[in-house]
Amino acid sequence: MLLLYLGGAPTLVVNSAKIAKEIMKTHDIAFANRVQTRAADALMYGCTSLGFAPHGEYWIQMRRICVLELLSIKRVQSFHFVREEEVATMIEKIRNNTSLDGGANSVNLGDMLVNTMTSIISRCILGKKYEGEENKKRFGQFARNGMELLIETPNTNSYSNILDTTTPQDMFIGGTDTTSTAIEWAMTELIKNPTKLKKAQEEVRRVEGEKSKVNEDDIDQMVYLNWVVKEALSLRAPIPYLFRQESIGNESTKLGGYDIPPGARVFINAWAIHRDPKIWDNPEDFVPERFANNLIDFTGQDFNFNPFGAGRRGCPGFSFGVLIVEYVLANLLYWFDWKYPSGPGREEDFDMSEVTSLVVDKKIPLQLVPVLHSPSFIT
Ligand code: HEM
Repeated sequence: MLLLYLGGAPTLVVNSAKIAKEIMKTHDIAFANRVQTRAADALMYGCTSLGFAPHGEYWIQMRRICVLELLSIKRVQSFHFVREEEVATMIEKIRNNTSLDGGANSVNLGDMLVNTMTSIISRCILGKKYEGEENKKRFGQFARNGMELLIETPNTNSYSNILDTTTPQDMFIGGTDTTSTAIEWAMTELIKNPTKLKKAQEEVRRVEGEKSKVNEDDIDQMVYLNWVVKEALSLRAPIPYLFRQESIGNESTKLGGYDIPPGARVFINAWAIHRDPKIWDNPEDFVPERFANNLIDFTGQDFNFNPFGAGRRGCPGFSFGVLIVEYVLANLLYWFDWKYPSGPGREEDFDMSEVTSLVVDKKIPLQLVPVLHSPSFIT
């Protein structure tokens, strides 16, 4: 734990799971505010959005409505036809790039995922589909730009473009970039680790047999795939820093035995916690099997694993997010084998550079060649 003064603002950087637990569980209410930057103020209409509103009655009501109307397990399940249709469209587009003799063009999986997530999230959250590649691209780009701007030093003019062209709504931003990035990183790690890729693929194909489509209800049986998703969200957490702010009052809060000044900004460094060698063996390696013998899930009860945060400010869309990520991955693994455009070993294929943003995207979009798995899979 490190207390810095950035300008006059006390800023706490937390690298420890124990202190993260104190913040998100023991003192959850005291740290239930978001850091209110001018960027968030400009992009989120005076921080009136769910993700940036200060903790209080307004935020409680808004969160209740979002959870009940959009993100409850029942609601998420009711959108299954949207996921099925949009993922089928994506698979069809990829399939059009393949031929049975293995000849194929490479596909920009990064862009395809952003487009697919844009369609799914906009249909579920906004109730409307944005037709046409240009519109989808514009919306996907909007989500990514929004994430980049949210962590920038403010210059209000730079937001005018984004605000002029469309209306921010953080449910859309929150759902689009996080899910597409999570899938892209998971695929990247699998391609880099062919034995893990094979294991995941064998499982999906065994569970599905020779069905004409991947059935969402079968995902529960894909245990290894679930570990893959956990490992990808741990090693490549789309939101690696959780931003909180302590309530501004007279009282300081004690963390780890230290007095934290009122109003301190808090950055919980999930990236560091997920790579802490005191918690995880070989933390830099992609090892889905590490989730085999523990009960860690996505609900934010284990503070060693924070991809969705925890407590009252934890991600309300986690079950929606996990379902989309698992379902899209299962489809990509079921229908195709994947290879690099010019065989293994090109330096840029292994480029793991990240974009500095609230959501850490892959800098060079994942470009792969799909090979249709088997003629018997053609419907
Ligand atoms: C893989 C997918 C996703 C990841 C990794 C993710 C991650 C996160 C994280 C780390 C937070 C901050 C939590 C905290 O401060 O404790 C968050 C907040 C949030 N997420 Fe997600 N998220 C994902 C998907 C979604 C989806 C699908 C939606 C909605 C459709 C969504 C909506 C939100 C909202 C509205 C907040 C702000 C909640 C608040 O401040 O009360 N997220 N997410």
